[in-house]
Amino acid sequence: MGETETDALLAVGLSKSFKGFVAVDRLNIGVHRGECFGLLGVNGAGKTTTIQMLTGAEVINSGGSCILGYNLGVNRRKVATFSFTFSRIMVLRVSLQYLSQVGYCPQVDPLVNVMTAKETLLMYARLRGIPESVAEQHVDSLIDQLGLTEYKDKCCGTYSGGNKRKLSTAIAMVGEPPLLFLDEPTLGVDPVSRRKIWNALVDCTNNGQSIVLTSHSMEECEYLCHRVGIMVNGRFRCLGSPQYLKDKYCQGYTIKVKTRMSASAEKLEELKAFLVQTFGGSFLRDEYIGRLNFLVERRDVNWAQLFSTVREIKTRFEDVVEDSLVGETSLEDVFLSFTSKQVQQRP
Ligand SMILES: Nc1ncnc2c1ncn2[C@@H]1O[C@H](COP(=O)(O)OP(=O)(O)OP(=O)(O)O)[C@@H](O)[C@H]1O
Repeated sequence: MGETETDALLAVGLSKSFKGFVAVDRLNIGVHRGECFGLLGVNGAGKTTTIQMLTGAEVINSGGSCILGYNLGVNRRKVATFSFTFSRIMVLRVSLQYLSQVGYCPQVDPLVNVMTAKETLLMYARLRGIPESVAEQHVDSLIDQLGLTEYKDKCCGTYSGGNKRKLSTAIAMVGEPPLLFLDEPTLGVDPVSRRKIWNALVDCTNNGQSIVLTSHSMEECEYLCHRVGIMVNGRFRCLGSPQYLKDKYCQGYTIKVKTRMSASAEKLEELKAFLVQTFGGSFLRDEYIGRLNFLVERRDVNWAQLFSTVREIKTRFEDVVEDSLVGETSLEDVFLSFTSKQVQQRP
């Protein structure tokens, strides 16, 4: 959990229901200063609702949180103190109370289509009280860091989805706030630009800023997050560093087999039985069109044994196996093993 004095964020028993449907269920989170904390979970697990409660964009039903010394408690009104309705689709609520302290990149881009990136960021710099003498230099540096130089003087209504996400992330970073909430900041961003954003976010945490991030990219979480919590039906099912979770919940290896379309059902069953028997403690984790995904949950198996088995299945089951791959278990394996427990609760 955490300490109010040392943590940027401490939330206890945070809960939210929508017409009897429990979206977030007694969640406890502590985020240290300089830490990037990842909120993971399948669609509908409750990540955005959690962030919305923490930013004050959504009312908390029970529980409470202390964010940089500010208290958000039960049934508190939305802390939004003014709102913009510049475009038809976007209503951006910003809390004056947190304006200079918290950066927020919501899931829907909070952009005004007729403003350029530079105008947008300068507007936020002014709202956050950055002196005019340094605002322009600060904004230019963010534009450069996030790879928006080419587009900085173009209206953001003309941007691609990925560039809009970059600008939304840059908005959250204006003024180097001590705490950033980023709801899927790299959704739709290309791999090269994504790395630019990651580097900018690593700079933030090195600078002592804390980040609460949601993402569906396990690679992103492994790269950025010091700790992650996997949410299922509004609750954390596990919480720890990516390495800790891999060691604790998914130790071992994966064998991925691509099968031939012509493979008979009988031969497929034979192959599955062969792998399970070869590595006692292995099981078929999932199977989908032409793909078998085995988990070998054993510490005593070494790479040589794995490669030799993979070679053997290629010759022994030539008419079944098209290709195969061995690897270490990943954060994705941990994620899949927990999120398979997500159930639809809605009546
Ligand atoms: N305003 C609302 N009214 C009714 N139900 C809502 C509302 N906001 C969220 N929900 C429901 O709460 C649950 C959690 O939604 P939330 O958006 O927090 O999930 P998420 O984990 O962020 O999903 P995603 O990965 O798709 O962004 C969902 O079942 C959603 O339908």
